[in-house]
Amino acid sequence: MKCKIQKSKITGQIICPPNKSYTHRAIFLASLAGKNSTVENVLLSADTKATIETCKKFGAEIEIADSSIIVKNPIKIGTKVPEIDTENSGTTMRIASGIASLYSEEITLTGDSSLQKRPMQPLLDALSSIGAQCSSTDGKPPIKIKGKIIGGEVKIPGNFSSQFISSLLICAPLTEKGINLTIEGNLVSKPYLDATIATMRKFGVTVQTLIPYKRYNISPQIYKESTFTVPIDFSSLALLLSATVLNGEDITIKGNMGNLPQGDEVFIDILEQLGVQIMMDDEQIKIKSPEKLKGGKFNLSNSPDLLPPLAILALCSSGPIEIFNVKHARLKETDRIAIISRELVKLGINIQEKEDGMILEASENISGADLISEEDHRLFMAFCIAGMYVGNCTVTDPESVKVSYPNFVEEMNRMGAKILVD
Ligand SMILES: O=C(O)C1=C[C@@H](OP(=O)(O)O)[C@@H](O)[C@H](O)C1
Ligand SMILES: C=C(OP(=O)(O)O)C(=O)O
Repeated sequence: MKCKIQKSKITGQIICPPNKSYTHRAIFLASLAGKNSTVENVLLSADTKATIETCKKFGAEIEIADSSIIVKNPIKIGTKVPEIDTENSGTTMRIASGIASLYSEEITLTGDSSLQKRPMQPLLDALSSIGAQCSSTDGKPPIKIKGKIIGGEVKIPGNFSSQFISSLLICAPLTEKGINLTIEGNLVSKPYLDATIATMRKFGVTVQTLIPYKRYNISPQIYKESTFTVPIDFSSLALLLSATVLNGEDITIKGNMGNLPQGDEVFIDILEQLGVQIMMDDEQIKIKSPEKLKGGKFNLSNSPDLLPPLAILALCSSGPIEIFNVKHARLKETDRIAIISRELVKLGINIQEKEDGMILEASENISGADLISEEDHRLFMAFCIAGMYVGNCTVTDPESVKVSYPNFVEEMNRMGAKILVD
C-alpha cells in the first residue's frame, strides 16, 4: 500500500500518544509483579500488543480495560512456554529474552522479517556467561534460549543497543545470585537505561548504580504490585513538532508530560537551537517557528529515534543540519541512515551520508517524489510530514504506523492534512 500526499497545512489541537518504551516496561514489570498491578494510559499499538501477548505466553493473565491493563495473575516462571513471536518489536524481543533465560525449558523467540535482521548476539553471549544455552542463526532471531541463569558477573558491550542492558537489568533481581553488570565501551541510548531503572523502582526493585552507564549491581528481589501511569511519548511528540514547524498554523499539542526520564525530550532544545520558540507547561506545548530554521550540529547518541523528525527539518533550514554519533540508527526497523539518505535526496535535499550520521542541506529545487519507507513506522511518518510541506508525493507502507502511532494518518487529516491512503 502507499498514500498520496498533497501540500497541506494543519491546525488545531492534538493529543500526543502515550509512550511506547514505558508501556513495554510497565507491562513486563506489572506482569512480573501480578496482584492486580495496573498500567494506566497505555499505548495500545502493534508493538505493545506484542508485549502483552508475550507476557501471556509466559503465563500472565492480563485484562485490557479502555486505556489500562490489569495483571490478574503474574508470569509463571517454570511453565511450558509456546513459541513467542514479537513481530516488529525490538524492545519486546530483547526484554523477553532475559525473562526466557529464567526458565529451565527451552523457549523459541522469533519476529518479522525486519526483526530477523536485528542483532541479538551480545545479549545471548551475556546470558550464556551466566548459565543459559542460546542458539540462533547468525546472532539474529529466531533464537532459542534455555536457562536457567543463576546470575553473577556479566559483561556486555554498550555500543549496539541499550535494550540488551535493559533486558539484563529486568531479569537480574529474579536470579539466585543477582547480577553485577559491567558495560564495556561507550553506551548508546543512555536515557533508555534510566527509563528502565525508573520503572523498576516504581515496581519496588532497586538497582544500585556503582558507576553511571558502566557498572550496576542488582541483588535478588521481587517485583511488587503497583499502579503505573504512562506519560506521553517524546519520540512521537518530536514528529508532531516537526509537522508543526513545517506545516502548522496555531497548533496545540496536549498530553501528560510526566517527570520520568525521556531522552527524546532533547528535541525541545534542538528546536530552540534551530530558532524555534517553545511555550510549554506540564500539559501542553505550543511553538512559534521562523520562516527559515538556522541549521546546526546535533549529537543523537542518546536519542536515535529523533533522526527521522530532525532530518526532514532540513527542508526549511537556511544552513545545513549535521547529525552525528548515531551509528546505532542503522540497527533499527531499517538502516535509517541509509534509507533517509536514499529517499530525502529525491525531494531535492543534498545529503552526505556518514557512517554515524549525515549532513543535509536543502537545494533550490525542492519537489515532490515517490518515497519508499520500507515499512518503517518512523520513516513513514517523517516522509508524510515532508510530503505535506513539498506536495505531490507518495509514501509507501501507511500501515506501518500501527507499531507506535496507530491513528497518525487520521489525526493529521483531521487537522487539515491531505494524505490519501490508496
Ligand atoms: O528501550 C527502548 O525502549 C528503546 C531503546 C532505543 O533503542 P537502542 O537502545 O537499541 O538504541 C530506541 O531506539 C528504541 O526505539 C526504544
Ligand atoms: C527502534 C524502535 O523500536 P524497537 O527497537 O522496539 O523495535 C523504534 O520504535 O523506533
